[in-house]
Amino acid sequence: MKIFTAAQIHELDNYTITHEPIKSIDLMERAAKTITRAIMDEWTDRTPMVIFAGPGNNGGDSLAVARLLAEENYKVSVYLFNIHNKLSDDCAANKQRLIDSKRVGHFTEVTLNFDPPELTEDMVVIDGLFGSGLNKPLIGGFASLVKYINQCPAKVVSIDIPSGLMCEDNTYNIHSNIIRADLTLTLQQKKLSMMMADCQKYIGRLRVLDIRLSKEYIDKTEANCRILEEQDVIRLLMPRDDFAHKGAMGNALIIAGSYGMAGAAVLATRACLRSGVGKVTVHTPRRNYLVMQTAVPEAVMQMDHEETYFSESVDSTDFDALGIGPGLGLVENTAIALIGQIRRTSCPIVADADALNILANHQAWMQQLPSGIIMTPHPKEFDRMAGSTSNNDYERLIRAQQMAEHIKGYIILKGHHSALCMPDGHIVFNATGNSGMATAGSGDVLTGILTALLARGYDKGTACQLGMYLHGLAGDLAAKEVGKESLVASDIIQFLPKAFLKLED
Ligand SMILES: NC(=O)C1=CN([C@@H]2O[C@H](COP(=O)(O)OP(=O)(O)OC[C@H]3O[C@@H](n4cnc5c(N)ncnc54)[C@H](OP(=O)(O)O)[C@@H]3O)[C@@H](O)[C@H]2O)[C@H](O)CC1
Ligand SMILES: [K+]
Repeated sequence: MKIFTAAQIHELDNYTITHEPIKSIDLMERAAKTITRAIMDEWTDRTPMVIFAGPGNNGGDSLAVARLLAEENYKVSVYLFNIHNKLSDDCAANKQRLIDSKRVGHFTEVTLNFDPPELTEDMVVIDGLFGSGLNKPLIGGFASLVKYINQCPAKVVSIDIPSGLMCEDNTYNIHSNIIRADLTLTLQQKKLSMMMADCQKYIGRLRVLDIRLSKEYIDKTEANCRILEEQDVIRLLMPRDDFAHKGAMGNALIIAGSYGMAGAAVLATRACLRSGVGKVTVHTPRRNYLVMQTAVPEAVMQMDHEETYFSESVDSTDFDALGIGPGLGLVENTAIALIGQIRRTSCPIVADADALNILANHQAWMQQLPSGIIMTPHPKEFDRMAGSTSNNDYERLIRAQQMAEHIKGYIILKGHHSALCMPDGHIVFNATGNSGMATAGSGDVLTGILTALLARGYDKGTACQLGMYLHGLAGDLAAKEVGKESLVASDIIQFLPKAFLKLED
């Protein structure tokens, strides 16, 4: 699913009107019918509905919804805010239709003072104040109204987007003046702010409603951001050759683990083995020998000269991909070995965890990374790499996008919806995964998966998309079995076969 900007959404709206063709008031009616059905799916006509409508088309949508609900015998009260005596054409038309229908129990047009109605637990508030046309933070009377709605015990449904929330950048927004919805019914496509973890508190549960906007426009219009869906991922899968032998299925090298962190190496290596690769070699400090040999008998052991840490770069010419970083530790010898390793490696590299922390500690090295490197930071690791803390998730995402362009690499910013920032500036959000995966070792598993896919011969962009999707999917399948609370990183590995099977089916 493409994510369009507010400006593109506006264009899509106009394109649909001229090319379908459909009158804009009829398009609004179509949207309103879809929204009304979604509301009726959730609440019966015994639930009183209180509608707050703004002066634009978001308000127009909500006035039409009010009329349609009233026609379905819902008890409806409507407050239309027209403080500048200026309604959009379709909002004005829907105001008239609502009055003419005579079905709505209570209708107030607020032009000056507003005495708010009591909002009780049994009611549903429909927030149609502002949608994608919001162009500045809410202040004054609208801010007071938002605060009033936010503190009321009624359930809140936002049409298209919670009023006060911007579609993209909320850095300079006033966060107390944004509706906190229980349910958001967004039209046609998710907006970028809906992908940000720190905006989830405004959005509540999210449903995307298809209002049949122009497919032609959607298909032909380039979007900078998109959400990875199952059908995209299925298209990316390479079939396995029936005559495959291990030599042709990729040779992966994992450099991971320090004394006390052998587990990270175990997880990355086991995940790598479970992701279709022919052969995995793990390079790890001597003292990990027994642990590794016992935990992952399928892997080839390559022992470092040192007992407890990675000390010297190794020849990687025979390998098809390198995964480096999980549990590596931060001692200075390891840092020097890491940079040597990155320099002498010509196959694709996945750098994670301590590899990223080391790079963050040596900012000059950040400028010398080979193009095409894949880095998989969580937000804190990314902030360290970027050299400063981001104020919010949007700002962090834009920095990651800029960094990926600058270093010509791939950055998977891990989180609620992991975001893959590509060297060409595009961003791909992952839709799989769950909060149970916020657990130690989960990242090591992703490193293993990515290394395997790269060794198998997937190009970097494909490996990143497929890898993050599979990782999240395995986590979702595991959560169904063991629950989010009890999920551990090994469960993700255990469910990787089922994740592959689900995509292959
Ligand atoms: N393409 C679709 O998906 C469809 C969307 N529909 C609905 O339309 C809205 C977008 O409608 P639009 O009229 O463009 O915008 P809004 O209703 O969100 O708001 C515009 C009015 O709000 C004023 N405004 C903006 N910011 C503020 C603010 N901070 N404080 C007060 N007033 C504000 C703005 O006034 P200006 O003077 O600044 O222009 C406008 O009066 C979308 O969200 C959907 O709900 C269609 O119905 C179907 C297709
Ligand atoms: K809204």
